[in-house]
Amino acid sequence: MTKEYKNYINGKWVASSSGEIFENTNPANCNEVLGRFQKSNKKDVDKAVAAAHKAKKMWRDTPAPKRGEIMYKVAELLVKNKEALAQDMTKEMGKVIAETRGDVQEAIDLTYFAAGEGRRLVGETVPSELKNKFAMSVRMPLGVVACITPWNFPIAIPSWKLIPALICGNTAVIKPAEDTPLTVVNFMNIFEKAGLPSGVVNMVTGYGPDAGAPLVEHEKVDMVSFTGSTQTGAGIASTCAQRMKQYSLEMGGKNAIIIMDDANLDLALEGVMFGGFGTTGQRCTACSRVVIHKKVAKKFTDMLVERAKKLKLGNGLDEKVDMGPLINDKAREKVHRYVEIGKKEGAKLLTGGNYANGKALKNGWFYQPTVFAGVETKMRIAQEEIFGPVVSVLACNGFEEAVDIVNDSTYGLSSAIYTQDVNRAFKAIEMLETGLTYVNASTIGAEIQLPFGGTKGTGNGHREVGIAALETFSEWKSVFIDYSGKMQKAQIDHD
Ligand SMILES: NC(=O)C1=CN([C@@H]2O[C@H](COP(=O)(O)OP(=O)(O)OC[C@H]3O[C@@H](n4cnc5c(N)ncnc54)[C@H](OP(=O)(O)O)[C@@H]3O)[C@@H](O)[C@H]2O)C=CC1
Ligand SMILES: O=C(O)CCC(=O)C(=O)O
Repeated sequence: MTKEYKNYINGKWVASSSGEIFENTNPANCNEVLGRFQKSNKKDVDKAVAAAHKAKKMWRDTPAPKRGEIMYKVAELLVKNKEALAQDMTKEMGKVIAETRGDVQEAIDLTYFAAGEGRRLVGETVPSELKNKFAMSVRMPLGVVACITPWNFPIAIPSWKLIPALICGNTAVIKPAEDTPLTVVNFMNIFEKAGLPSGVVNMVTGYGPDAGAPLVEHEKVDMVSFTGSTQTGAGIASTCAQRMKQYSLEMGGKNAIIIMDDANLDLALEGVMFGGFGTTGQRCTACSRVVIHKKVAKKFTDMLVERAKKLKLGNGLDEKVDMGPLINDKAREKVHRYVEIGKKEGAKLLTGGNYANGKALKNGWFYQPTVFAGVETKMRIAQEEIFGPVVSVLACNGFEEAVDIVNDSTYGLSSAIYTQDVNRAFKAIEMLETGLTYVNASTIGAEIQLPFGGTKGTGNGHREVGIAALETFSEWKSVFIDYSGKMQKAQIDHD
């Protein structure tokens, strides 16, 4: 009998009032059911938000270093359970075990990093313009934070939201993606074992419109932190704007690697393979465009096609597998639709371009690693996010043109340049309109001690992780303390 998992509300595991469940299957073998989860609705959301609201004062009054101590325990439990968490994640999400270990490691790194902020949460002290008066700023929590998360980083992204939010003194309700609830259930178990007080973190599983939308709309939710598609993010932005809630959005990308004619092509090839086919191309930072100097375009494209053909597809639990399946059938259909669009637009399909149906793959959502050449910047495959293992090669005449091609996008998440010319590398850092830029490294693989997020249609200006996350999950209070014992008037007594 497949195990049933409950919602986590006010420190208790409870069934949804809908009485309905949904199943979670392994994308490498869709006959394998991993668990049965609560199909939550507005009533469950109301209970979860009520619990978070009730815990707000207690948690805000808990000294931040103490909040940090609990987060250190969370980090230790993540370390202790790393392998089990990674195995469950590969089963429910499909990416290869080395990458799911990396996903857990990112949560560990972030949790240690943010736990330390419990002893800092640095504000400013500045001189007052008046005598015997003290002026400073302090960070205040926002209140109840709603976290809506995607399936591609099932624990890293929830940790990026929950841990900084909690360190800042907020309480939270998370609605994980319907494709990866098990990993977030596992995360809740860790919070419980770490001794986080009841109500500080709550989880409702279920579908976006049934559970996500009422959470975003809830009047007692003060801030929404969302990662996912641009379409869903735009809807959340408009709901929050109408209700005067704060919100942070991390959405899509159409990331590119520039390869100049002086680049180390072997190194660049590793970068494109990792960025284009790592996580089966399902990272918002995935490299889906290669913008390459025409002098080396043919040579590099041949190298890329040869390597792409050699990738071993399969169940990500097998350490020898290079690339797992796509997340679900809809995702595979979407990727294939884009391949057909690319062909119709006149791009040259060099390898892949179809479902991967070998014997060991027939029950999973596998897609062949795909490379297009002759791609032009106006083509839809060069503009729209495919979120699959499809790399488009665009040839250019030089550096300036390469930068223009990369910037010709409504998104602005990640970019990279391979070159031996340090001056050109610095110029690229300046000119590329993305939140992240890599030099002689791929578009993926961000580190949590620096801000993560994008420009243009990728986000709304907020950043996750690093110290920047504190800006997202707190607000400033400016404090003036007058110890002169007399009435002093700022501005007026200035002279
Ligand atoms: N910039 C970044 O940092 C990142 C961006 N992404 C982007 O995420 C996308 C892939 O993730 P995907 O999960 O498909 O994105 P979706 O936008 O479909 O889903 C994201 C989350 O939103 C929920 N949701 C769906 N509809 C609503 C709604 N009406 N109200 C509230 N919540 C809702 C989903 O629930 P349900 O699962 O039930 O649909 C899920 O939990 C890609 O476009 C990718 O680029 C991914 C990772 C990082
Ligand atoms: O590649 C990275 O560094 C992080 C990627 C990420 O968060 C994502 O793609 O969703």
